[in-house]
Amino acid sequence: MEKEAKIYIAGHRGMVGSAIHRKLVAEGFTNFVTRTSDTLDLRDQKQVAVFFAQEKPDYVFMAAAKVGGIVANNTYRAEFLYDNLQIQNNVIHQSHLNGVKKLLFLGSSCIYPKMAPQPLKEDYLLTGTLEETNEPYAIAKIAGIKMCDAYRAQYGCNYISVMPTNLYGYNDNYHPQNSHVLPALIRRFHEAKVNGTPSVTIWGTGSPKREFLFADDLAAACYYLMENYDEPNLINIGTGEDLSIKELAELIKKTIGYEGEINFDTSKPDGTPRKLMDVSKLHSKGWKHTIDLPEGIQLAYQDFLSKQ
Ligand SMILES: NC(=O)C1=CN([C@@H]2O[C@H](COP(=O)(O)OP(=O)(O)OC[C@H]3O[C@@H](n4cnc5c(N)ncnc54)[C@H](OP(=O)(O)O)[C@@H]3O)[C@@H](O)[C@H]2O)C=CC1
Ligand SMILES: C[C@H]1O[C@H](OP(=O)(O)OP(=O)(O)OC[C@H]2O[C@@H](n3cnc4c(=O)[nH]c(N)nc43)[C@H](O)[C@@H]2O)[C@@H](O)[C@@H](O)C1=O
Repeated sequence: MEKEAKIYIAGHRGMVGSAIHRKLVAEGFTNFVTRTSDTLDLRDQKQVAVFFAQEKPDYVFMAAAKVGGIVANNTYRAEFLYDNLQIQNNVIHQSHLNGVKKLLFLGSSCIYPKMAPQPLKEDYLLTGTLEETNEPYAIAKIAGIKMCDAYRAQYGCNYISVMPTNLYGYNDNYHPQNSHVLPALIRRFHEAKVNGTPSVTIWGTGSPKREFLFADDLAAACYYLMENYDEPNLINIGTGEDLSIKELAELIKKTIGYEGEINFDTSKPDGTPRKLMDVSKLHSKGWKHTIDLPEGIQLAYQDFLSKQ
């Protein structure tokens, strides 16, 4: 990307969008176009058409989406399907009509079959049944991958699809019910410490395994791939290392300095038993993460504290 190029970061206020913005500023880019959802609802075809015709961005990072943890995905099933299909259809199609040079689409590790072999290789896409709790979101994300590939095949568009593992970082969502596990547990252990609560309850059995990547590492990978990768299909972005939810809870408990007990609420869903990314393709392209989980949790906790 040319340093003076006009770059549209859709979802620039979110955790990933703000990390991509920080990375691009650090790399010397200055010409950004941004909109909040209040001023541009990306679900609205007409609004998106007017925006692209007026702004004519050169490059697009698609970090706008309806996002949430396992319970949010399972509760707001219609919104996760409708909002995400609308947002990506509008942004991808208008990027094509308005001559965007390159677009990066963000999918998710939940696009892989629930019982796929581990680690998850890119070619396991569409080889089995999806996890029920996030099927609507996963179906939308799979449609986004296929849309990028179809526009590449028919129109020659240079649109790439990246599949991040579970993310956390600055500007995360700490909603008690709708967030992902890592921010949810930072908040719950912190509040239990402050209030002197004797125990903290974790959803599910604690046995599912998850992989976590700090959002600034994800942003660095997205920038690297925008500069160095022009292929169809998908590419995983992760660390290639995972741990159980129980182990994650112990790590967050230690970081926060909480000394009570941990209980498990098995009435809540576990979701996919494991989704460890195979990151050999990413490594072969020349990118590897730099922030490990204990350091990342410290950084995220400091960010959480700074906003209390
Ligand atoms: N968080 C995670 O663990 C993972 C995230 N991803 C993907 O990364 C991307 C970014 O996620 P993340 O940063 O965590 O999510 P956030 O919820 O932090 O940010 C999402 C952004 O999307 C924007 N947005 C949502 N709906 C609309 C709309 N109708 N019109 C315009 N903008 C809208 C919001 O804008 P505003 O602030 O203006 O309202 C918000 O800034 C998504 O594609 C997500 O699927 C993939 C894997 C894991
Ligand atoms: C990124 C990814 O995020 C979602 O999938 P998920 O990986 O299952 O995400 P999660 O972070 O919500 O949960 C991970 C695990 O953790 C357990 N868990 C314990 N206690 C809490 C808790 O308090 N909150 C949450 N949310 N989970 C908890 C929870 O029961 C589960 O076993 C997708 O819907 C989809 O959106 C997607 O792509």
